Amino acid sequence: MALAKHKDRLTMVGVTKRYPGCIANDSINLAIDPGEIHALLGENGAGKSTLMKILYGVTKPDAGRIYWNGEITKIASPKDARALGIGMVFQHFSLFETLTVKENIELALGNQAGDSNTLAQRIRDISEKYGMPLDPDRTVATLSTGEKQRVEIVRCLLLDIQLLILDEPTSVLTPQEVDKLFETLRILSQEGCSILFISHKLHEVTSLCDQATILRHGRVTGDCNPSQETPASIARMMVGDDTPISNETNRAQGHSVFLDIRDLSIPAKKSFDIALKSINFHVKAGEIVGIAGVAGNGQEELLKALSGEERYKSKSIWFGEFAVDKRSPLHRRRLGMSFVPEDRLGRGAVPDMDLSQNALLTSYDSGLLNKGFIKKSAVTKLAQKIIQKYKVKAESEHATAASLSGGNLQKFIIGREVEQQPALLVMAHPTWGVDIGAQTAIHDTIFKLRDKGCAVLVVSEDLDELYKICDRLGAICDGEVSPFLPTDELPLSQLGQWMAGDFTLPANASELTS
Ligand SMILES: Nc1ncnc2c1ncn2[C@@H]1O[C@H](COP(=O)(O)OP(=O)(O)OP(=O)(O)O)[C@@H](O)[C@H]1O
Repeated sequence: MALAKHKDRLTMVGVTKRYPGCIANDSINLAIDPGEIHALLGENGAGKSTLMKILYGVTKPDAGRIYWNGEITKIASPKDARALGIGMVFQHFSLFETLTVKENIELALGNQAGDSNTLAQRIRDISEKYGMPLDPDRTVATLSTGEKQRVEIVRCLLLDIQLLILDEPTSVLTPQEVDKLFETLRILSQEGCSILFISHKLHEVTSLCDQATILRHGRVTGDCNPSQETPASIARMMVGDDTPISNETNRAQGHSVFLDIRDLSIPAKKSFDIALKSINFHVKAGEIVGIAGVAGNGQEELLKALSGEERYKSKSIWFGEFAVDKRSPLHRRRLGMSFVPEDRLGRGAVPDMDLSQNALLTSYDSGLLNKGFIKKSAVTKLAQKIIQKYKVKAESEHATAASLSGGNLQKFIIGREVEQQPALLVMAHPTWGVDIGAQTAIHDTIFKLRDKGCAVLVVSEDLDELYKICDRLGAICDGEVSPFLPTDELPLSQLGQWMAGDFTLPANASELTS
């Protein structure tokens, strides 16, 4: 093992964590100076989250030492970590939607939140100081995704923070929100706070970070100064030479309409829901259509209506010649729909079930049952096939969904849905948290499916991805959907206007919209 270079803020030496069947962290050395913005990079399952959880006291290492400000330290719990000045913003926010910003922060920090009477004012002061204003009395459910993330960050900043860990912080933000976040991170860094940043978006790493450590198969395989690298050169360090990291984008026109949404209007059920207003669009067999939008503008309601999670009496959702508004998810699947929801742990997969059982959940109708009895060997075969074909890093089909890294679970869910050879594939945020090599593989899979005649609808906030894979693009804002244009005819500025609710069309658009 190479000797660990000590740095003033944090030095981790020989940190090791084993899980049954895998070494998630294998003698890892990592060092950070005060004010350093340090990226932790690596393909899915490389061990990034495990290392961060060790540092934040969520996971106990099997071996290794941690030096904090020069002193050897044990971090047994998040409370210990916070007391040292370590804060962490997780990929999935842990906020109670019906409570206010202040109540959430108080709950999370307990007596570390300090005097309750002055907390609201301190939240206002801190959030304004760092350029991300927050109203402490607002209910979390009324906040945008970017604002929810601010709550998590402000919660960390209320403590005397010296290291902020961010696990894929930008995957749920709009480009404007990303810029704002980076401004805040730069201010923090100038004040001496170190930042540890996990991201699969390599252009962000090259523009923001001073240093990067690259993990592969649980080990440190390299480090670099990202500002002197390109996204492609960093990607190569991450995935090695044998994995393709980009694919040819080829556009298609589609044949006959498969998914047809005709004047879909759904009133808001609860006070924080978004009403869908007179939505019209279609997806043809053999094309990929994308819907861009800032989270919380009706995407969830639209996806629930499409998947059958919510059902209605109207006749607005057509699969071919069938109106399916009141049909169950099973009925819709029988008509050829597959579905990849945004929330992979919960909606996409059951955390405590193993991968075979999770494969069975949506595929049981495709030959996995015999007179109501489960054909166990067929289920095992399917799960093994998905693991192999989609390069899911899992010990076996017996691993629970919760034990997979985020990106690997996403690959598994996509594989499960694609293997059903759907006529219509509806996907929310298909490559959220997926590394660059796996993104390329998933995009190829989607292109192949489209070229075989599948109608694909992608609802996402990731504009880079939408521009890369979609044949036509539109946007959703406040429950209304814009017109759609061929992707190559739609400037980003126009899409940005649509995302903000201004649905005007370019002058030459009339011949482009069908
Ligand atoms: N609780 C657990 N039980 C069993 N195995 C686990 C557990 N947590 C993580 N692992 C395994 O450890 C390895 C590293 O996972 P980790 O989540 O640290 O990867 P990652 O680099 O953060 O990946 P991603 O980019 O997909 O989030 C993976 O093979 C994962 O399956």
